[in-house]
Parts: sequence; structure tokens; C-alpha cells
Amino acid sequence: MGSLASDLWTAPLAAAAVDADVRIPGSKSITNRALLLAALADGPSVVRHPLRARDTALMAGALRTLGTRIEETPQGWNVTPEPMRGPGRVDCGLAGTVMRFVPPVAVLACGDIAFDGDPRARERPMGPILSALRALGGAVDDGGRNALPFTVRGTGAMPGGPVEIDASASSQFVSALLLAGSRYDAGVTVHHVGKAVPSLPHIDLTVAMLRERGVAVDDGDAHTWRVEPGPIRAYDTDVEPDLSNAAPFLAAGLVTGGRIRVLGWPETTEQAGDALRDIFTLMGAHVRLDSEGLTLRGPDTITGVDLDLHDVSELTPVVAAVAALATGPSRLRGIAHIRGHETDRLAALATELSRLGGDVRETEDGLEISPRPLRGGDFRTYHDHRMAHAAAVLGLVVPDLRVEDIATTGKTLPDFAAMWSAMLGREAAA
Ligand SMILES: O=C(O)C1=C[C@@H](OP(=O)(O)O)[C@@H](O)[C@H](O)C1
Ligand SMILES: C=C(OP(=O)(O)O)C(=O)O
Repeated sequence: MGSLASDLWTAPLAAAAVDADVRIPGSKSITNRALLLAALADGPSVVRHPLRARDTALMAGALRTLGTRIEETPQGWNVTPEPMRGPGRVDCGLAGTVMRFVPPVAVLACGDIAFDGDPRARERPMGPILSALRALGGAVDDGGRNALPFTVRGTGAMPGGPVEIDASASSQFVSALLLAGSRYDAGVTVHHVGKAVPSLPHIDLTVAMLRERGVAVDDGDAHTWRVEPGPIRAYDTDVEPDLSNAAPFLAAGLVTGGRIRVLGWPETTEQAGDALRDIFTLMGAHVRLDSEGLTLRGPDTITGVDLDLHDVSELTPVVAAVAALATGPSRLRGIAHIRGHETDRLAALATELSRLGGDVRETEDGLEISPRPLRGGDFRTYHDHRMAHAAAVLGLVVPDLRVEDIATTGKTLPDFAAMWSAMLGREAAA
């Protein structure tokens, strides 16, 4: 799978059990939803403490292309909606939230909006959302590819109404239609047909953020979501820390038998990453949530687990890394669809963990991991920030582990390498 880039980062070995407080930047999923909803709202909004990283810069860039005014302030971004306009070009990078969430907005612009992204972005599933946009009255020219690149031929309005979609490849197809749907003439009713929708907490996050802004959403039926037509209220958002990005830091406490505190962990949240509390408890950690944050204390030995990660699949790479260091075997299930993430994560994890001497088998819908003593080596990351996180976790306890392209963490966490060093220096990585 791919050749090794020359840029290698030697993952720091933990000289002792980790003992640190870390502050994790804002959530990618909340920042990009808040930006997009602010661009569609009935007045100016503020997005406070946003994530400033590649995926959110791409979202801001896409919305600016459509005419939205977004100004930087020390607190975050001031967003002023303007009538959506084209023509323009949108770079999606490798951001699922940009390639799926922005086309349903682009239909509301007057003019052609051309979408493209990184080479791997052209391979990520897009067909169901493009078909749904056409069924709702939009015009999309994709040259028959059902994938990037494509052009949305915006007319300034969208009829909307009911639509059937197979969202088994990504929850983002549903979120995308719900986020823009209240601005369609008839709203939108999304009915899922097909295998189970993954990452449901992310759809719940979408619904919660719409309701905060006064949009009426009916999610009473397990497979159907109805968004009524109407305005999206301007709303100032305080972006929570990205709990999925907390995974490698919490894992550092776990695999070194140390203590790590993630400051500002919300007491209640819609974020999928909140599941880390339960997952790492099952793996042997002691976890406590209080008003300061989430404190994890690592065990002497890590317990292997049999877990269905269907709802929280973006946690797979780091959980797999921890599982490779456990005392017993693990099975990670329900995650076939992550073959369509930043890379084919099942193949990538099986390949790279095996290269270090691990015993990892790819199954139809996941991974089987039998712990083996691991050795150092070069760990390929395939342009995937979470593969880099997984490698850093392993490198804490496996000497001489070199990570390809650590800068790929800039997708959602540009300061990752510095935060990692600060954590090991027992400083607050704030
Ligand atoms: O809506 C979102 O913000 C996301 C939804 C999920 O996508 P999938 O449903 O494709 O897994 C998740 O994995 C991704 O990191 C972010
Ligand atoms: C799947 C992920 O990202 P994306 O938003 O690009 O789908 C992820 O961050 O793990």
C-alpha cells in the first residue's frame, strides 16, 4: 500500500508514565456545522473557539466562495450570511464534511460551483448524496463518475421534499441534507434504505445544532428525518473540545499506566468521542469526569475487548493501537464503512500493525488483533491524521518507531507533534 514518504518523525518513547493535563482544540464536526449553519442563517453569528485546522479552513474557504463573509477575530470567526452566489471552485481537500455538506448548500447559489479535492477524495463515496440532490430538484454534473470532481449548477432555489438515500457508507449523507434542508422550498424528508447507518451520534449532533437554531426536525422514526422549511436563526456557538482528537492523549495515559487529564471535557455532549470514557474503561483504565475535565488513570495491563464501533468508527485507529498492546485478543466490529474514510483504515491498520510484528487480521467488517511483542519500524500514514495518532501511541512504548508525514495531523490538529512533546514534558499542552 503506497511507498514511504521521506519525511519521518521519530515518535517519542515515554521515559516514564505520562502525567499531564492537555487542552484539546475545538471539535471539527461542531466547527464545520456551526460555520455552515451560520452561512445559511437569518443574521450574523459568532463561532467561538473554533478548530483552526485544514478541514475547517477548507469549510470557511468553501463558504466564502459562495459569498459568505467570515472574519477572523481573537475569539473565533464572525460569520455574516450573504445571498449565495456563483460561479466558483471549492477545494474539498480530504474533508468529508466539506465534500458532503457543501454541495447541498451550493444548489442555493446562483451559478456553477465546481468541486474537487485531494486524489483520495475522488475515491471517497459521494454517489448517494449526488443522486439525492438530483431527486430533490438540483442539477449536478459529475460526468457519470458518482464522485469528485463534479459541478453543482445552482439556480438560487431548491424544491426539496421527500428523498430516499442509502446512507450505509456515511452518516454525512444524511447530515448534509438535514443541514441545508430547511432552506429548501418544501424542506426535506430523508428516508434511509439499506444497511445500518454508521456514526449515528453525528446525525444526532446535526439535529441538536439545527434545533438550537430554531429549525423544526422530526427524528422520531429510526430511518427517517424530517426538516421543516423555515429560517435558520443566527446563533453564537461555543465550540467544545474535539473529543475524538482526545483519543491519542487519553491512550497515552492508558498505555503508559499514567495519568492524563483532558481539560474542559463537557459534562454532557452530543460528540461521538464521549464514548472513549466507556471504551477505555473496558480496556482497564480508571476514568473520572468532573467540572475540571476528564481524568484517566492507566492500568498495569491493558484488557483486550470485543467492541462494536459502528457508532463511533472514527475512534478505530487509536483503539486498534491500544488493542495491539493489550494482554489478550480484541475484535473490533461494525466498521466496514471505514474503508471509505481518509484511507482504507482496515487495510492500513492491518498492514502497518503487522509490519511492526503485530498479529492483525482484517475481517469483513472490522479487525481481529492478537497482541504480540512489537518492534520499531517505519509506520505509513496514508494521508490519514488518525493513522498518525495511532502510530504516536504505539511509539510511546515501542522503541524506534518512525511515523511518515506527521504533518498529516494538520487535517484536524495542526499542533499535534508539539502537544505530544509537551505532554511528555509533563507540561500543560495548552
Ligand atoms: O458528520 C461528521 O462530522 C462526521 C461523521 C462521521 O463520518 P462517517 O459517517 O462517514 O463515519 C465521522 O466518522 C467523521 O469523522 C465526522
Ligand atoms: C472520517 C473522518 O473524517 P471526515 O470528516 O473527512 O470523514 C475522521 O476525521 O476520522
